[in-house]
Order: sequence, then C-alpha cells, then structure tokens
Amino acid sequence: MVNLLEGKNIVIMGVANHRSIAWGIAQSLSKAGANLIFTYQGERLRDNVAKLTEELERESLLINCDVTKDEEVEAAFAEIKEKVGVIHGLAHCIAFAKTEELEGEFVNTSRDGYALAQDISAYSLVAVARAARPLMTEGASIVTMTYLGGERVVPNYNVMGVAKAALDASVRYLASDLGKENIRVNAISAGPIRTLAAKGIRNFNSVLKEIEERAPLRRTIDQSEVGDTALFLMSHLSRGITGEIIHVDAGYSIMGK
Ligand SMILES: NC(=O)c1ccc[n+]([C@@H]2O[C@H](COP(=O)([O-])OP(=O)(O)OC[C@H]3O[C@@H](n4cnc5c(N)ncnc54)[C@H](O)[C@@H]3O)[C@@H](O)[C@H]2O)c1
Ligand SMILES: Cc1c(CN(C)C(=O)CCc2cnc3c(c2)CCC(=O)N3)oc2ccccc12
Repeated sequence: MVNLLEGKNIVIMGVANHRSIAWGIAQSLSKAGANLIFTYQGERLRDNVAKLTEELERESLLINCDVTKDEEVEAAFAEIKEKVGVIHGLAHCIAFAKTEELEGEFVNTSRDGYALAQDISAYSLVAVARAARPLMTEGASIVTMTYLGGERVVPNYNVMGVAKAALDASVRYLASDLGKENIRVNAISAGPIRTLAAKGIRNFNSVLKEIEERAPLRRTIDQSEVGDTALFLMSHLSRGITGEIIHVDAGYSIMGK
C-alpha cells in the first residue's frame, strides 16, 4: 500500500480495547504512515490504550478526554496543539446510552437518558470539531461512526437511533460550515460488529445472524474493513467527498423487508 498518510497527524478518539472500531481505524492509518494521537475516556483506560499502541510502528501521543466535559475537550486540544501543532484528520468513535434504554420500548426513554445519549453520541462531535478546527490549518478530514438505526428502525436501538440521526445531520451541518477551510466531515455507517459496545445488547447474536442471511455479501463486516474506509476518507483519494455517509455493511442497508 502506498503510504497515503505519510507525515499526517491524525487524532483517534474512542479506543477502549483491541475490539474497538477506533483501534481498527488506528491500525489502517498507522500502516499508511500516519502519526497518531489517541484520546481516551478517563485514566482507567490509559493502560489499555498504551499497551495497544506499543505494537504500532511510530510512537503515539496519549491524551485523556471525557467528551461530556468542555474543559477536558479544550485541554486535550490545547495539549495536541502544543505537542504536534497541525492535525490533518480526526476519527470520532464515541457513543453511549444507558444500557436499560437499549431494549424494550423507545416510548419509555427517560429525559435524562435521552439527553445523555445525545450529549455523548452526537453533541460531542460538534464540541470536538470546534476545538480541532484551529489546528486544521492545512485542511483536514473528520470521520465519525454512525449506524443504520439512525435512518430506519432497528429493534432495541431506540434512543441510540435518535442520537445517530442527530449525528448524521450534524455531519451535514459541520460539512457546510467547515468546507470553506477545506475541512471535510463524513460518517461511516458500519454494520454490527462484536465490540464492547455490543456487550449486554439483547440478542446481538440474532442481529449478526440476520446480516449473514440477508446482506448481499452474506457476511458481517469487521473492524479492518471500517479502518480501510476511514483510510480512504482521511486521504487525498476522497478529496471531493464531504457531508456523506458511507455504508460499510456488506450491503445490508439496501435490502427491503
Ligand atoms: N459495534 C457496532 O456494531 C457499531 C456499528 C456501527 C457504529 N458503531 C459506532 O462505532 C463507535 C465506536 O463504538 P465501538 O463499537 O468501537 O465500541 P467501543 O465501546 O469499543 O467504543 C466506544 C468508545 O466510546 C468511548 N466513550 C464513551 N463515553 C465517552 C465519553 N464520555 N468520553 C470519551 N469517550 C467516551 C468509550 O470509552 C469507548 O472507547 C460508536 O460511535 C458506535 O456507535 C458501532
Ligand atoms: C448493532 C447494534 C449496536 C451496536 N451499535 C451500532 C452501537 O452504536 C452501540 C452503541 C452503544 C451505546 N451505549 C451503550 C452500548 C452500546 C452498550 C453498553 C451500554 O451500556 N451502553 O447496539 C445495538 C442495540 C440494539 C440493537 C442493535 C444494536
């Protein structure tokens, strides 16, 4: 693979463990020559991320950032500015909703549960884009992770679906604002992958089985396929694309009932 990202500084937000989609993205970008900066949610995750990044070719910067705290977002990007100066890309792989609100009827969603899902899974992209913008002086590519449940009803996805719908619209409005500075904003809509964010999801196995039976490619997708699409979106090859949602789901989302 030609080194598509040689000399590029890219921020990756949302590595929790080796199954994280953010880690799949990190591996693809690292292989393409990128210098990576990782942000993680609180010190208890730092060791996980540190251990994982030891296997990468180049040394990585590790920075704490809980996206629910404006001061931590500002501090994180102040430290990134001080240590690397310019950034050429950012991968936002962050979401959260209360477990109990990811099953049963959506109509029972609580006010605070709805707000929490919106805050972490959608507003955080706006906050991060605003903080990263001054560092993106040479143009950049912002990539976030979305899911079909924001476009159509996926049973039990509930409050997270509404958050993804907000995320998808935020991608378009951010693309509109930032395009004049040659900052592109896109989303990857990934098919279901067994990560920590799939833990405790009621009958996740049947969600995966349905994909294997009905997706055009008759299989599920993995973190490396998302990683390679992120590489495309971070690189010059996607320079004409912004405000877009690219489905990496074995074609599942094109199928009717
Ligand atoms: N796994 C799937 O099936 C799937 C499919 C499509 C999209 N996605 C999306 O991919 C993204 C990554 O999820 P994943 O599947 O890799 O699971 P994951 O649990 O590995 O990643 C989620 C990350 O969000 C971080 N996070 C949660 N709250 C945070 C906060 N307040 N501040 C900072 N970070 C916080 C967690 O620390 C974790 O690293 C999410 O946006 C998810 O919605 C996942
Ligand atoms: C696919 C799929 C996923 C994976 N996906 C696309 C997601 O976006 C998962 C996001 C997520 C957000 N918050 C939490 C959890 C996962 C589980 C642990 C927790 O306590 N909170 O989640 C589903 C929930 C119901 C149905 C399908 C799915």
